[in-house]
Amino acid sequence: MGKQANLYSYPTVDNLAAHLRTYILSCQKAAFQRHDAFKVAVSGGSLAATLAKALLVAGPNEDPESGPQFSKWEVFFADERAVPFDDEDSNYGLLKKDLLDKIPRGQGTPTVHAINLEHLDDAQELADQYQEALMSSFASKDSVKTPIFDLILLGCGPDGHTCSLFPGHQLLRESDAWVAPIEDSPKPPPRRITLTLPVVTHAHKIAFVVTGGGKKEILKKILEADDEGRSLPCGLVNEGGGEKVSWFTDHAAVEGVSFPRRGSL
Ligand SMILES: O=C(O)[C@H](O)[C@@H](O)[C@H](O)[C@H](O)COP(=O)(O)O
Repeated sequence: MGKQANLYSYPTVDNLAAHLRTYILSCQKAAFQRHDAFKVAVSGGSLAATLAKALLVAGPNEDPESGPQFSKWEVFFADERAVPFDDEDSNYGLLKKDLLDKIPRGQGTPTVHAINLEHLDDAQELADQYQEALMSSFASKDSVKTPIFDLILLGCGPDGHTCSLFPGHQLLRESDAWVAPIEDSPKPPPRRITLTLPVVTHAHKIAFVVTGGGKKEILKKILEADDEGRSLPCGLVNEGGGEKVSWFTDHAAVEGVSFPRRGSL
């Protein structure tokens, strides 16, 4: 068996957020050793609120110099819905409201790559343009074969989807495009764009952030890796990303799950 993902579980979401902060800051440090930027991709859903808890509050003994250097952050969306930014389904809108608008002045402003609203009715064009944005960001110094994000932060749906990669969907077999359109998402809204599986698994680090008892059945399948769990999108990320993958959960989400590599940060 190849190297496995790591599982970190905490009693509360606040506790999880404090440890997620430490993890993100260590990813930031590693990124700055590679280049003068921190290239991150984020999903939608409950992640934005947990990220805000993690990033807006410094740890009690934290050196201010080692906190988030937002002016060097380049934020992309791991998936996005084809809706205007003020629509409640917009992942950009959600991140802006929960996190970006709350970053204190003086802590810098991240460069955020949102979708081009001129093409909301054409998912292929949206995806192509988003891929162009990735190409301009990653082309100069990094490998252009597949962009290598410093960190990808993901959620896990109750059906085992991640990004907008859904169980059994043909997009799971996409191996050329970096960003793909989807017109038939089983979770509304149907028209979206998503990073493809190879881009996700190529990242230096991949973190799932999953909370709440509603996720424990699907996490059991994914983390105990039964046949079904291994074929789910989150299971495929675990398999492709191996030890680069870390799961940050609260205790409720992993109640009754047996997993060999439980650790603490
Ligand atoms: O657009 C989406 O559907 C999200 O980006 C998706 O991938 C999300 O991360 C999961 O559905 C988990 O969402 P929750 O954390 O809200 O359950």
